[in-house]
Amino acid sequence: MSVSECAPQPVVTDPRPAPELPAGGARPQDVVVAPPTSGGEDEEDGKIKEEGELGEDEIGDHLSDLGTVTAAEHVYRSLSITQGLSPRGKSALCSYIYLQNLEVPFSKIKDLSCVSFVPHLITLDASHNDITNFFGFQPPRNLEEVNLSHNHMSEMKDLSAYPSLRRLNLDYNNFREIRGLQRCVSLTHLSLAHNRLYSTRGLNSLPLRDVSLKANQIQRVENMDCLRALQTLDLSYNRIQSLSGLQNLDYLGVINLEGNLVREIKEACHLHDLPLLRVLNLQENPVQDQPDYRLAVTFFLQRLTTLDQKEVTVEEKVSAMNKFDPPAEVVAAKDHMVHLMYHLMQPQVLLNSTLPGLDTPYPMLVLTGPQACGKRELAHKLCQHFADFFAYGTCHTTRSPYFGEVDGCDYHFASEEEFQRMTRMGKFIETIQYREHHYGLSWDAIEAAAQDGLACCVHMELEGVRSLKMSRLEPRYVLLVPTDLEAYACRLRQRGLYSHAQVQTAVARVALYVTVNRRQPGYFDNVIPCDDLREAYTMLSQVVRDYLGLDEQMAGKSTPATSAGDSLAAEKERDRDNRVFGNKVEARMVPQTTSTETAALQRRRQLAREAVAGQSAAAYTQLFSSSPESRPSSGLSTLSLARASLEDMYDGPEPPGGLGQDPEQPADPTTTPDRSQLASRGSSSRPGADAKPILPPIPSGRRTSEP
Ligand SMILES: Nc1ncnc2c1ncn2[C@@H]1O[C@H](COP(=O)(O)OP(=O)(O)OP(=O)(O)O)[C@@H](O)[C@H]1O
Repeated sequence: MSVSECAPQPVVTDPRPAPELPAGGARPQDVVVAPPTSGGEDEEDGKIKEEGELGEDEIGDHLSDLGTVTAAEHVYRSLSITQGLSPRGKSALCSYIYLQNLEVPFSKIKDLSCVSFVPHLITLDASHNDITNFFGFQPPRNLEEVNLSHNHMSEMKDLSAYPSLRRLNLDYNNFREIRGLQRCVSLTHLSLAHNRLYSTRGLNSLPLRDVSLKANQIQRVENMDCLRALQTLDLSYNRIQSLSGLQNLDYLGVINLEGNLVREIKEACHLHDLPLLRVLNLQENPVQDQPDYRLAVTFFLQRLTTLDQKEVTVEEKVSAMNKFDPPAEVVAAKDHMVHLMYHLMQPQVLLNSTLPGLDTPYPMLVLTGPQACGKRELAHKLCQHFADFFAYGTCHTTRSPYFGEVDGCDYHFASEEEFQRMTRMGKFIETIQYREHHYGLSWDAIEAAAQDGLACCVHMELEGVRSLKMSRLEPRYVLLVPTDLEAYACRLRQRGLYSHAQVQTAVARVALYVTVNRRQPGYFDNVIPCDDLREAYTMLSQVVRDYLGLDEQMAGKSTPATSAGDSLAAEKERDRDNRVFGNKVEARMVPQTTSTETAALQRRRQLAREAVAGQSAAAYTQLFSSSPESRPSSGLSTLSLARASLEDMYDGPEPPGGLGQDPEQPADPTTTPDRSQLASRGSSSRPGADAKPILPPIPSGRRTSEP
């Protein structure tokens, strides 16, 4: 006998409205029919009642115990039967027409036709039964929550008659397709875990917030784009390889993809733009074997708070950032660390560029600016015109020479292997990777100049400057910056060496220099616009003359000091200036050294003292004897031509006025002091010379080849 057959017919047609809640807002009482304490055999309807099954009597008795009159009249809203239900028990159930919550799990029910007689049902739990017929009952008009998990259903049918359905649990059935949900306009929670689904199709534009399709056979995410309200998605234990298809689910906060076949870290990019994604689980996916998997995912998905069920820590976020998109300072620090480490691993020798005096670091001039802004030409020209002071520091590069470039003059052109070998040998003081090539300034390049008693002049990109600033060297940095971007782009194009993209990159990098200059006043000692290279050189040579104090020297020669007091005051001023600079170097070195390093440094200093005792100052040491106005951090002396254009364009530093001599003229003997002058400056008029008997260790002789 079927359940519907044993149902009391009058109850089905009962026209009475659903009873209201008891007055005073009291909760309707729930009835829980507990399993009998001991099983027994009882004949019912010609059948033997199985152990643990509840029959009509038990339910009726229970309700009588609670004082109800008849089943049809009482106001109980919930009935929970957690034990097997006999056919009689089912028919008794049908008489509770006002039942709103029905729980009949583990009741061995094969079909749910009995539910047709409880038209006011709101929640139904018929899990763990033997149901094969999908929603085989007349639709209660307010049915909101249904749990039909752990049954034997295999085909979903049209549920348009259940517009109030909010939660549907169909786990552990045999469904192969998602169907019939199109009209479930209230469905927010759907679970179809542990079925045989092979596709995510069929969800269309439902207002779903929480979907579980765990443990199916899904291979790709399809047709989920329109689930705009989706917040939690469980696709674990499927066969998904790509995360494509999830990229538009703007409200998605939790995704479980454990136990799938995701192999590539780049798949995480599909989730990159999900603004609310906080929790992702990719455990048991091949992608976990990728190097730096966790850091890479953390980097791609920076909003994650939990990855693979582990909290993403702040440290991980910082490491991920430093690894995959390090801030410029971190890149520079790493570069410096690498070269310092390799350098220290080599036998230590006393370098000519080491500690020329206790107060004075080895002098260098660095021209920096975007690619092809003219800094290389200017550096060469400067070294030609100020040959008594500067030598061009030739860098290494792995790029091949352009037409007309000379190996050893423009660059040392090296193979990638050679460059790497030099790095491991501790040969470089800084390196950068610019586009696909490496560039590096070697200690040897600096030493070559220092050995000739000259200051080293190099050109480099901003990244090189950052790294160099971490070294013990304290160069002067001159920024050469194009102010007319159109003209700059045109110049780049005319060279015929760069692709369109490279030109654009170079032009875009101008802003980088400008920003650094604006945000970090004093980062560059001077700023010179380089739209016109002739003008730029005029300014640059004036800057250098200021550094060297050449104008002062000339003035001093032609008009003797007004009084001994004046010259003494000027001398003291320069001396103080010099010491401040020296202290800066010291201050920088001290906190970075360990006790072992300090001891080694002291030994080297002692060696330096012994090695250089009695030698005279090199001409270039005057790079640091300039007047206070041209000091780097104090003055930022840019010439007047620079002022208008840079200020207008970039809000740059304030340039002072005055231009130097014509740069096109060969070095003027009246402006370039001869060696005797310089030697006398070095020994007697050099700032601090009277206070410190120890002279810089660089040999005083400059290159023998006079121009
Ligand atoms: N050791 C170095 N460290 C940092 N930057 C460097 C170094 N050597 C060269 N550079 C810079 O790398 C950039 C690319 O140099 P490259 O010579 O290939 O380009 P370019 O088109 O000839 O430009 P430029 O005329 O400015 O040298 C230039 O801006 C150059 O100044």
